[in-house]
Amino acid sequence: MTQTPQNDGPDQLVLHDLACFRGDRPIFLHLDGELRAGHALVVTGRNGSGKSTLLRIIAGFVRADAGQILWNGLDRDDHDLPWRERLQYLGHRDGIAGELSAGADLGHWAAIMGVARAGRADRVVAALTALDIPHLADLPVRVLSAGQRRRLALARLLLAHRPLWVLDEPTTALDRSGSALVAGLIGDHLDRGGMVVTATHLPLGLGDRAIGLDIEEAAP
Ligand SMILES: Nc1ncnc2c1ncn2[C@@H]1O[C@H](COP(=O)(O)OP(=O)(O)OP(=O)(O)O)[C@@H](O)[C@H]1O
Repeated sequence: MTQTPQNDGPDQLVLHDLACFRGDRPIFLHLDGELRAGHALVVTGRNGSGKSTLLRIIAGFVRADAGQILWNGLDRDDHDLPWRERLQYLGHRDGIAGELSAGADLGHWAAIMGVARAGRADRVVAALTALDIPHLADLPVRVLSAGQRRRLALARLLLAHRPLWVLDEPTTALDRSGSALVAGLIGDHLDRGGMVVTATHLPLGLGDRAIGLDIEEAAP
């Protein structure tokens, strides 16, 4: 199989008849959804309804017990690497290493994402600036506040273009301006033809580019 999730047409993500169990307990059953380039799938539901689990399934950290996730027709489970290379996941744990400076932390992520060494420093500065935290570049991340850490984690999204962003409660710990920044980043990403799957109850101001998915409709 030589095909990858990258194709010449617009991206399309399909969730088909997904089910997830924890132990013997079903979390959701018969869950369907569809997302096209330039749109965001906004997953809502009460605490414990399975939003994070769904996002982790899409990102590839958990396997669904039934059903399929297709990106341009290619099954998530059968094409893990090309999927991972084309998505960015931001979860509750920020994956930020304590002794590094904020700039070095981002540089490390840029290397992981395959940004050429020559361009890394500029990307890091641009990403920190976009999140309004350039002044934190030389501080060790262990001294950052919760909101500053969140901004630093979000800055990763801008290091390299990846068409699919999977964002679990991206505005957690952010103040009002930080939340507005996230909404702006998501809007810009969609403008570039990107896709976003996010669990958030915060209005993102995306208008008809936001597709709601109430996960409780798939409750057992
Ligand atoms: N590793 C696990 N083992 C067993 N149960 C789990 C595991 N991970 C999650 N669960 C359970 O699955 C259910 C869904 O959890 P999940 O974190 O996906 O919900 P959520 O909708 O994101 O919740 P919240 O709004 O509180 O963040 C919960 O009942 C949770 O306890």
